[in-house]
Amino acid sequence: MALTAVVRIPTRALLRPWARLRDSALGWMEPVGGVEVSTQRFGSQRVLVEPASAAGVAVMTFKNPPVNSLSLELLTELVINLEKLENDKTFRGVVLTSDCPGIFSAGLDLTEICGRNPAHYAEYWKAVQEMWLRLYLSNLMLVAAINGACPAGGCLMSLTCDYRVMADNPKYAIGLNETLLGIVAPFWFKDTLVNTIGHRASERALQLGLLFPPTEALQVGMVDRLVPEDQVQSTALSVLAQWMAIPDHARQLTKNMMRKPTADGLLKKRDEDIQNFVSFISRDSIQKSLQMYLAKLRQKKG
Ligand SMILES: CCCCC/C=C\CCCC/C=C/C(=O)SCCNC(=O)CCNC(=O)[C@H](O)C(C)(C)COP(=O)(O)OP(=O)(O)OC[C@H]1O[C@@H](n2cnc3c(N)ncnc32)[C@H](O)[C@@H]1OP(=O)(O)O
Repeated sequence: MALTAVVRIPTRALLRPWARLRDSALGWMEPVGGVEVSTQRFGSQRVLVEPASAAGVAVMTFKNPPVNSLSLELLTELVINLEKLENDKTFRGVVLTSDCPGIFSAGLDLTEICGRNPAHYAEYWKAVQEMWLRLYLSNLMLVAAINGACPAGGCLMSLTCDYRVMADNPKYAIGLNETLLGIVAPFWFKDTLVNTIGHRASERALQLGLLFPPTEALQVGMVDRLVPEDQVQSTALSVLAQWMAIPDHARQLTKNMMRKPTADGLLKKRDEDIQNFVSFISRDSIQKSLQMYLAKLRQKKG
């Protein structure tokens, strides 16, 4: 269903983005002459994009049941939808969240890295790299609304955001738990974590494959705020409203200055990183570990 509508926001607010927050706080919503803002919902099978009620903000919801594992399809759709948002200059901020109850994302889809051939591993890893690069270097303000479990690749995805709001439910945990699966978080996963929580905490978390419950995640700095589960998205939106008060060009240049050196680490050796991944993941011992881990996950129910 096309929900096309056009809201006009005054050009002065676009030229002075921080004015929008003030104006809307004053109750300004009158459609007046200016630039058109599309309020059309778009997206794809696994990624829904809906404009939020605040101008310039969208909510991107992942819906790849049962656990939002990052399949090749989900990764591809994510990148395409992010690009659409970036090309539509009316959007300045995005909340990333999940449609799967109790799960933000289970991380990389284990069926993509287990029992496949080297060409598939290479294609998949390229898509994982692309997801990270696009999110990490996005000019948009990204806020993760973590409404459930957030292990490994799910945690990485949230760490690419500028701010993380997590549901304060001790059943949920977040972290880079790769070592528990007998695999290794690559250097750019590690760098993203170090940039967020520091070297010592990262070293401990990565070696032990720690999955932090919300209170500990907040203490270590892996998430920025805990709220009751039913307030995760609304809080993420209000955080975005605060960030929107900063002029875009200054914030974007600052973000780029902070993140580009880390991203360059991968950009300089993408092909080498793919080769490393393919040869590591193709090892018999690694495949056995992954098969055992998958079997345990599947047995849990039985
Ligand atoms: C030195 C050089 C190094 C170079 C690089 C080399 C290495 C590569 C590094 C790769 C980095 C990897 C990153 C990752 O993200 S690996 C994935 C890690 N993810 C996890 O460990 C999470 C596993 N899942 C869970 O813990 C739980 O499923 C849950 C997310 C907490 C949800 O729990 P619950 O609601 O109880 O659901 P179920 O466990 O019953 O799961 C439902 C079905 O979903 C399947 N499932 C779960 N997770 C995944 C997954 N990640 N991929 C694929 N499928 C998954 C699960 O098997 C169930 O399936 P079933 O219905 O068929 O039984």
